[in-house]
Amino acid sequence: MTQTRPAAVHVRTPATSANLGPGFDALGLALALYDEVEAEVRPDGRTTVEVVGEGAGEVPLDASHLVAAAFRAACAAAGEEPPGVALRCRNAVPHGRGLGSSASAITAGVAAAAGLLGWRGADGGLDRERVFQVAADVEGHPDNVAPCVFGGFTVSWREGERWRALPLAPSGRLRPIACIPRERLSTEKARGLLPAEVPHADAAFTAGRAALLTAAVSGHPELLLEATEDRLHERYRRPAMPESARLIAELRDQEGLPAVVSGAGPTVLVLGVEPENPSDAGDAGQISAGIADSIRARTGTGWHIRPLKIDPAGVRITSPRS
Ligand SMILES: Nc1ncnc2c1ncn2[C@@H]1O[C@H](COP(=O)(O)OP(=O)(O)O)[C@@H](O)[C@H]1O
Ligand SMILES: N[C@@H](CCOP(=O)(O)O)C(=O)O
Repeated sequence: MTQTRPAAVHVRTPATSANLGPGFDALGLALALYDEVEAEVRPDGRTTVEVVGEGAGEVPLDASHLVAAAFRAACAAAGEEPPGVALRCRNAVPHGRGLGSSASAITAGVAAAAGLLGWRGADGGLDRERVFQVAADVEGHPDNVAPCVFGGFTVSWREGERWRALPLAPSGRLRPIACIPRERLSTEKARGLLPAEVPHADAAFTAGRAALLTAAVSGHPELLLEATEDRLHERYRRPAMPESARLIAELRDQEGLPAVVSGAGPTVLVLGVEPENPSDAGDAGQISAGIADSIRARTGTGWHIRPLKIDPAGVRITSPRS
């Protein structure tokens, strides 16, 4: 039976916070802050791009636009000539802040192509595994793309020629808070600050903390302060984000909060934790609001302090009118 391909799709991709301290290039969390792309086949074969929200007036509007480039990469991976496409982007994920905007854009482009080309998984829905492979190839590291595609908390790695991802259920008590400064830092520049080699003792320390972190995020959030200690990347990136480094040190040392560099920075991610019995410390939901207020008192108005839910489902694809 031949399947007709849709002429248009609507894609929604979440922001992501990678590393979470010691899980460099491996751990990531999907956050309920979304970019949206409507992709419609153009019979004239041209590619057009419209952008509102984050990046409007800054990102290119031609075929070099990251969503358009990822769309073409997906078509090429499928051995198909890319159709002309109109891409209408509505962005909420801030650029160059360490909240995975590039992974969000890349995943959106690949998922849009997947929708228009009819990539279906075993359950009849979007073939997420295939989207993940192509998107991670384009991004070059899997730790943002994995939660962006699968949602929740993910461990990701490379095995031979393939990218792998293991989605794990995060503790229901986790309340992430993104502390977003005005300044930007490109991931490329932040990766350039990392040394080629690190002392064995630092590698061993960080491996232990990363292992602890998977347990802490999954079900032992009371261990998060120790579990988020890192010696592989944050210290080398401090000179490029002194204010973020200062805020992290204050939150960790003075308030005992698990604060980390989100992705390559300069956003600071705080992993707030609801008490096991919320009635012990006020109503559920009050904790992150209280932490956010105390962070605002430290940062002043130059920062945007945003409590965010964890996105449980990853990239979502629908028909444009649903
Ligand atoms: N939605 C988007 N549309 C087009 N380009 C984007 C989009 N999101 C990110 N980009 C590109 O990626 C860059 C940011 O990527 P990166 O340096 O990896 O930072 P991060 O992923 O932490 O936000 C932007 O400056 C822009 O060039
Ligand atoms: N592991 C990467 C994560 C980059 O995340 P981003 O949100 O800054 O793109 C790194 O630390 O370089």
